[in-house]
Amino acid sequence: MRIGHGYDVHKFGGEGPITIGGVSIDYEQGLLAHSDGDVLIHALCDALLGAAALGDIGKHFPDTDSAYAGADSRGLLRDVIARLHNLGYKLVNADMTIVAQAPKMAPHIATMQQLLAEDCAVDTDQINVKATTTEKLGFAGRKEGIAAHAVVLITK
Ligand SMILES: Nc1ccn([C@@H]2O[C@H](COP(=O)(O)O)[C@@H](O)[C@H]2O)c(=O)n1
Ligand SMILES: C[C@@]1(CO)OP(=O)(O)OP(=O)(O)OC[C@H]1O
Repeated sequence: MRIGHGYDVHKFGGEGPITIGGVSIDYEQGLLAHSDGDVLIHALCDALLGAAALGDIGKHFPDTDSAYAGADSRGLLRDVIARLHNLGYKLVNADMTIVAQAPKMAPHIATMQQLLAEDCAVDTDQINVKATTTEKLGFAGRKEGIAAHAVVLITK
């Protein structure tokens, strides 16, 4: 059994909606990024790659490569899962936290879990997504951006 941790941040800017965990959520601003800015999936990819000692998301999908401009992060996640499967690893479980003062994530959590389970080729009870504000403290609290944390276990 191996553990992995991922953390990512994207800054608000431009026009909404935002995409988090594969779900499009109406918001007054978008998230600035080379890809679709799905901060939750990026943290999950980093946790999976870390668990398998495969580096990080930027190593595999560089933000200098136009192939990933506007990329659907679900495609990146499926690619990461395929790399792990090729090494004989499978996901045991993933636990994630979205740090955002706004928008409200709760109505979208179940859909995120379904989509992420589908992309990771696991059951929905192997995927948990949570959300928290920071009680208006820090960059997330000032609604300057969104952060996400992910922890995974993988096994052969
Ligand atoms: N962007 C967010 C942040 C939080 N939630 C939900 O609200 C609950 C309370 O958040 P606190 O930061 O006050 O602890 C939290 O447990 C989440 O369920 C949310 O939906 N969207
Ligand atoms: C996802 C990638 C794709 O080019 O770009 P960004 O959308 O900027 O996201 P980041 O979290 O900085 O990760 C780096 C890249 O892999």
